[in-house]
Amino acid sequence: MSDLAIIKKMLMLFKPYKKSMLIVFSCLIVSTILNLLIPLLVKSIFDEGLIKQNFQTVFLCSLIIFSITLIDRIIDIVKENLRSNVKAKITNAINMKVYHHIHKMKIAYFNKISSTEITNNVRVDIENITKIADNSIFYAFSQVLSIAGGIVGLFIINWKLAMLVLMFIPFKFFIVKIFAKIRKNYAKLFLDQYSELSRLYDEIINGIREIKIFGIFKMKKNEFESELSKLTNTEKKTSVLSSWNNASELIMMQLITVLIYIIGARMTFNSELTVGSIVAFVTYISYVTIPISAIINIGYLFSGIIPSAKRLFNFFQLPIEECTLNPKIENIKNKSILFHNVYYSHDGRQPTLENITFSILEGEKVAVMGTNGSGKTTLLDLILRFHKPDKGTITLGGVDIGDYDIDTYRSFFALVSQRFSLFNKSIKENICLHSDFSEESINKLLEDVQLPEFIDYFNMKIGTNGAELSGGQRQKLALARAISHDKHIYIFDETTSNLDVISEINFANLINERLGEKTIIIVTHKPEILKYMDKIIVIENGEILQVGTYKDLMNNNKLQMNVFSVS
Ligand SMILES: Nc1ncnc2c1ncn2[C@@H]1O[C@H](COP(=O)(O)OP(=O)(O)OP(=O)(O)O)[C@@H](O)[C@H]1O
Repeated sequence: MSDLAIIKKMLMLFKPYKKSMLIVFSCLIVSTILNLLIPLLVKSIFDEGLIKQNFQTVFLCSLIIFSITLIDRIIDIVKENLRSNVKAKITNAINMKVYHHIHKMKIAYFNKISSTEITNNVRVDIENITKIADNSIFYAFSQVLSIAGGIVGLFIINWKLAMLVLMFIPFKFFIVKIFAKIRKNYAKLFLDQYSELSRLYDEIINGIREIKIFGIFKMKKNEFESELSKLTNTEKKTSVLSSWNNASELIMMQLITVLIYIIGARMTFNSELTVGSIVAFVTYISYVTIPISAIINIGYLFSGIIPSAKRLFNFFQLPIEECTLNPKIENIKNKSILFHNVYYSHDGRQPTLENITFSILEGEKVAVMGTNGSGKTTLLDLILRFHKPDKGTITLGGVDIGDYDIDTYRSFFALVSQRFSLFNKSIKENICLHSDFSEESINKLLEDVQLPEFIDYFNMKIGTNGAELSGGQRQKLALARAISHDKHIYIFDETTSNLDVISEINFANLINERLGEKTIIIVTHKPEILKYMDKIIVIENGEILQVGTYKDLMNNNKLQMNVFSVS
């Protein structure tokens, strides 16, 4: 996307707030017009009042200047109120767009990038993009009138001096152009370095136990320090660059003022100019040069915003899940699942799953087993439409699963994944998930999953991702959540790894009792659970090795060696 296209896209963010923007600009224009009168009044104070000793003129002009200032400030408050309102609305709108996009994005993206990295990148980008609703940008655009008025004022007073002032524009333009180019590179560098630091932060926080136990604090500290110093160095360079930009502007303006005083003095001595004219001229200079600087500086300002905008707009382009809306197949009766010659590859090169064909009938209890990395979770992710087959078909009730509206399709399932999440809410809220369950049913459920210790405390908050619970308690809570919801198909991916043997047997009984009629797909190697299964699918290196009952598998010596020995 070109810089111009990005700027256009950013300006489109203002579209819903056209009316407010119009009022903001009107306020700025009125304020500019009022302020244009001040130098003329100052000129009168000097030439008509002070020099001619006319007190009435001094008093009247001073009063008008004060009134203008008063009105100007009131207009400014009204304008600021509206402008900050527009900025807040744009910020909210972008945040909500990010939220919706995250909800729709493909799960593969979240496997590649840490949550801290996503959060920080998005936060920085939104903060930068919304700078386009900052006062400085509005001010610059509204100052065209001030420039025009100022230039007219300068030419009325003296055209030769006016020409001298206007010579500053091309110099300023070229200097800013150079600085803006450098700034854009720094901004890009900053975003990359900030992203890397966020990733490292995430890694350090999540790996704090390993860092402590394996004594790698010093190495990690060095890694962190090195990334941090790269970032602070870029920040330092950016801020020095801004100082250079400001300094060049101030020096140029001061140079013009000094030249005006020197040349103006000569002209005054030759009676070509009055003292009041010089004072008014110097005031008009700021009316012209400050806004021109502000407009030219927009290029500098945008050079810091564009890299963020580019990254955020690219983020919005990241692929989303396909969500076919086909209401006709909402209430399909038979919910059997059929895989037919399914192929899938995570990286597009090496196949993760090959030639997968099997069926899971409605109400069947099916276990999926196989060595680590054989493709069990990928298979479940294909069923849940977190991935799409590269080849072959997966049907539910005879309909290709891709033909269902995605939300309707997923509403058929309950899931406890290998890396399940709990919310920092109460035990009750984690189970109900916005559904309304009676206290009695929650108590019974907690008893059933052997969490009786929480019966009187189900309003207790459990910390981020259940940090205040033990590993087994977390798993039991995730299981309780899944089985308490009335769904057609229940998927459990290695969800008993933290359970003790008694809890494991209890889980096997529980799914039989509570989910007797339901379809269950469970990844496990536990014989206590496998015994209860109608069918066991064994996967090896992405291919189906065998489909059979527990008995069949027990009679297969090769399987005994390869699969059961790993459990
Ligand atoms: N997001 C991913 N990107 C690239 N490759 C992946 C991704 N997820 C899994 N894989 C690869 O796909 C293969 C199958 O992984 P999968 O998680 O499905 O195996 P699994 O049988 O569930 O393993 P485990 O028993 O260890 O949980 C592995 O070789 C793994 O490295």
